[in-house]
Amino acid sequence: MNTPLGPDCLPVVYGELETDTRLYSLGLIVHGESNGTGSTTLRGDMSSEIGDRDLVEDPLFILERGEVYRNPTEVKMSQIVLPCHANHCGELSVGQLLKWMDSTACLSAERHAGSPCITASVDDIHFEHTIGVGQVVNIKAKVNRAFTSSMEVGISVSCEDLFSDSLWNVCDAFATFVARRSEVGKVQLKQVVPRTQTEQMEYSIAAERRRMRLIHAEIITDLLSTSTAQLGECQEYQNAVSAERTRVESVELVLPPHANHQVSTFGGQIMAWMENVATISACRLCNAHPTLRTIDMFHFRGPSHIGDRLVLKAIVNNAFKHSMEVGVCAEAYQGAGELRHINSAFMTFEVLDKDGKPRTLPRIRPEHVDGNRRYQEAIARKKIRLDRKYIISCKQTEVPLSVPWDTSNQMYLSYSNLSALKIMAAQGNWMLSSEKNKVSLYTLEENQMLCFKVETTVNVPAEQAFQLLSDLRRRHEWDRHYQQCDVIIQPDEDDTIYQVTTPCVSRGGKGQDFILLASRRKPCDSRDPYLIALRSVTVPTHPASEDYTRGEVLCAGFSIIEESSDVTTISYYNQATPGVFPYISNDIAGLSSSFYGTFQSCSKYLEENRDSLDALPPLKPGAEWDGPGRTPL
Ligand SMILES: CCCCCCCCCCCC(=O)SCCNC(=O)CCNC(=O)[C@H](O)C(C)(C)COP(=O)(O)OP(=O)(O)OC[C@H]1O[C@@H](n2cnc3c(N)ncnc32)[C@H](O)[C@@H]1OP(=O)(O)O
Repeated sequence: MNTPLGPDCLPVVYGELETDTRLYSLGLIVHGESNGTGSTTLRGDMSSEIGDRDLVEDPLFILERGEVYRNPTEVKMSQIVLPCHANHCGELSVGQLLKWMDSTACLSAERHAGSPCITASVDDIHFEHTIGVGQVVNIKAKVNRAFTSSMEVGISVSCEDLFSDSLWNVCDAFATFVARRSEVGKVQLKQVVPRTQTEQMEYSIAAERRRMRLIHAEIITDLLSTSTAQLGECQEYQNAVSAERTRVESVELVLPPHANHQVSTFGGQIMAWMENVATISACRLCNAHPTLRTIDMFHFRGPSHIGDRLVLKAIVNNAFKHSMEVGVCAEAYQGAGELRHINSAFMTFEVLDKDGKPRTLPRIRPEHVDGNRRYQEAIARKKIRLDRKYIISCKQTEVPLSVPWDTSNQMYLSYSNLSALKIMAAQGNWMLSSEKNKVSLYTLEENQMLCFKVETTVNVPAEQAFQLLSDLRRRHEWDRHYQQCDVIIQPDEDDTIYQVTTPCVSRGGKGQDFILLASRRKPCDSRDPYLIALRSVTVPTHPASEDYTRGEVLCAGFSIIEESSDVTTISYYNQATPGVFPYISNDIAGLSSSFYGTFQSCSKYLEENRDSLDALPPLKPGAEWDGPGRTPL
């Protein structure tokens, strides 16, 4: 038997060969035991994907008329940083940068909407570099997707040093704008039609990001209530600085120069004022110049206008070894009127030494009950930020195969699971490898990755196919590799964690087991497919055991597209690791016969069950596996 060595010197065999580790047809590309590190994956790495965007930009797209394609909503702004834009250290103030970003993004939104637009929110921003006086800031914004009255605008900021001819990425952001017209109120937007591979990808993932931002506040509140309940007393540190010493309150009168072209207070100006008080607060803790690293989502809760007084308040909630969290809030009032909550945000600062390394910060001493609450919540938010960064923002090559699942990273894992599948599906260079009995097998080789797509059409309504395929407990009915499949955790109706065991195929060998997160999504609108994404995770209740070899799935899943009320296209995607690539490409013919067989049983299963969902009890959100020997549900 031919058993080549795959990545990390694990044996890899493919196709129909008898082996201890297998490349499954329709299901799991698997190679040996989990080591938890080091594989290059597609999955959910938004920051590196966007950071690399210039490197993997679509080849110049030539229109039929011979012109080079340019996104019709794209707006660019370039500014030389002058001393009047900078702080006393000669660095561009983040407040000024936020104003430029908001203006550029708004103009892009209005180009699409053809009507005035207002900023509803700006997602979390991570600033990678500071920008100095004399350098050039380049901002590019384009509408990724329009929903009903709101649209997501992608903003990328780079810095250019004209004297050394160098260019680097500063940050990427996503802002949501709402189109309004004074006579009619909300405007129904026309749809964005993606024309290039990058646009298709952004369009597709924009629906996932929207889902996250709309439930963001609720999820964070839930997480804070569970995580702060588990935290202990505030720790006493020597030389700790009283939180009250960092409290800042400042008022601004909104004058015509602070208004936008719709006569409400310019959103960028509000963010700049918020950044200003947050910086003063951070300075009071460290008595040094703080550098802003991250801003958690800005949400513009309601408008303010010329003549409003804006009260801006900031305080250091907690200081960790190298970073501090500042809470900042903007409220508006008119004359003797009530305060209206306009915006709040959390900003994270560092203090850099002369070599650019973060300095150790003084600790904070919270005061009063409210101070303790803010102190504890800052600890919980720090954990959430780290989880988020780990899953969503770290470089592709740094993402381990099996990420530990827990309630604090549930939302990000689900997002990254679906996004990885969407990124794979949006690739434009799938090659048709073979076709048999209406089942097509495609392959994609890119950046040392090999991916498969198997596609067919079935006479089953899309929703029914989605329901049938998303319950992995029934997969054994059409996939012989799924020997047993139990639900371990069902956190909500879209996410389920399963333990899947597969039969042993070599004499005396072990079977394999997988801990899989299955995330499902119904279409956001009629142009989206139904999706079921699969990836490996780890859960403490199910460590690898001696009975099975633990296998892992990088990225796999189904995209289900409704062609008509009764006809559905089913595509199955699966991503192989780089090490498997040379072996598979040599044996693509043997491999494909296995794909066809399983996919044909899948079609038969769907058509036989097109009128019923039968058999298994429905999955119950919130169900949790509660120990060995018990039934998972
Ligand atoms: C000095 C130089 C000048 C230079 C000047 C340069 C010009 C730059 C101008 C920049 C623009 C600004 O300054 S604007 C000023 C700052 N922004 C504001 O003042 C906005 C204040 N906020 C609001 O008015 C409101 O909260 C809205 C309109 C944003 C949302 O109101 P609402 O009551 O929630 O409305 P609702 O119908 O539920 O939702 C409308 C749509 O918004 C979406 N939506 C609602 N909340 C969110 C959210 N947190 N994140 C994302 N999207 C959201 C919904 O999904 C829905 O989309 P769908 O399902 O319909 O698709």
